[in-house]
Amino acid sequence: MPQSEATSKQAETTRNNSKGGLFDWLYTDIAIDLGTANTLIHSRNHGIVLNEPSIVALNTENQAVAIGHEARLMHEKTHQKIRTVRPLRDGVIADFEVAEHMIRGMIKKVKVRWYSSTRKMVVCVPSGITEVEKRAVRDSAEHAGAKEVYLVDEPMAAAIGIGLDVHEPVGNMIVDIGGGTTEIAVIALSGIVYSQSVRLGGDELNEDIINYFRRNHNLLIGERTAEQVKHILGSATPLDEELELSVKGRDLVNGVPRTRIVTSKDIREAISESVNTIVESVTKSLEQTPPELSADILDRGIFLTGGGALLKNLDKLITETTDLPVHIAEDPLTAVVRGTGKVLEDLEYYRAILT
Ligand SMILES: Nc1ncnc2c1ncn2[C@@H]1O[C@H](COP(=O)(O)OP(=O)(O)OP(=O)(O)O)[C@@H](O)[C@H]1O
Repeated sequence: MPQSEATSKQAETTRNNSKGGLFDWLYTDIAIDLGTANTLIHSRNHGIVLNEPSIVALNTENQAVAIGHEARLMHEKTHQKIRTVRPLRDGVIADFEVAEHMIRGMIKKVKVRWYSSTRKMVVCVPSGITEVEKRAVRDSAEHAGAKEVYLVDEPMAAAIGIGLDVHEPVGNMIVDIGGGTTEIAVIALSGIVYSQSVRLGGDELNEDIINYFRRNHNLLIGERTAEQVKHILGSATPLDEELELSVKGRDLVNGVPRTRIVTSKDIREAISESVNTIVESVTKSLEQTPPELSADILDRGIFLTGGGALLKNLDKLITETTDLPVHIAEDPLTAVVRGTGKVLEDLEYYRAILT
């Protein structure tokens, strides 16, 4: 057998060994996209097994009474004995204790057998976070029961998730727009050549919408309503057919419930400053990209992932501004966890990209 073939066979064996073992049934190996807005879990050999909002409802003794979807239903509707908390802010853990409750609770939901324990956990983190913030993620994962914790940069996970070969000597630009952060990265040869993490994402657009109603309609609306308005009316450039929606909230003058009609044009104006900041960050990143990689990006275009990629016409606005083709990933909300899951399934193959 030629030596190169023998080496590749050996590599394949190592990879297969890292994929499974005799006592695997005792363990649940998982990959987590611990996001500001949503947490997703991929379980080894089972794919995505959980996709829930990153929210926890706590009682007065700080015990978790609901996690994820159930807690989201309670959000902004609680009484004195229950409070809802979003433990992540701007892509990083802001409330360590609650984050731990959340991770534990979510792992419990996806456990196949009551006696199985978590062995390996791959967690993705924003590329711009500090060592202290990374430590917090690692500690939370360990306290939640993981024996081995591996971290992956979010844009790298997104690139793997959408099927790009991150090992090849070709530049790819990923723009991952989440709830709390926008991650822009140029990836080549298993590494991040350039990255920028802007602490601005979909949550900021919701804030813009809440402020718009307060200022222009004297109407107080909640986070969930703002999110709904963004999904239905939000856009980055004019729509072929502009839309309108009646929105319910509380009148700030006399305190009674009221309905107001708003259009997609109103909402576009309300979120334009934040949307432009995201687009400016993309152009700034292009300016910082080494020329040979710029040439690759010109050929291949920019890849958009994360829930923010679903904002209507955002791809169009980025194309108009940069003159580059822009591709929205298939199912952008799951791209990061799909990539993190691929890393978990083949840790040897992806060892070079672990942070
Ligand atoms: N159709 C849509 N239009 C506009 N925004 C959307 C749409 N669907 C989801 N979003 C936004 O996507 C964001 C959530 O995306 P995602 O789940 O990728 O973020 P995350 O991973 O939780 O956040 P981060 O990466 O910042 O930690 C939310 O702000 C949500 O409002």
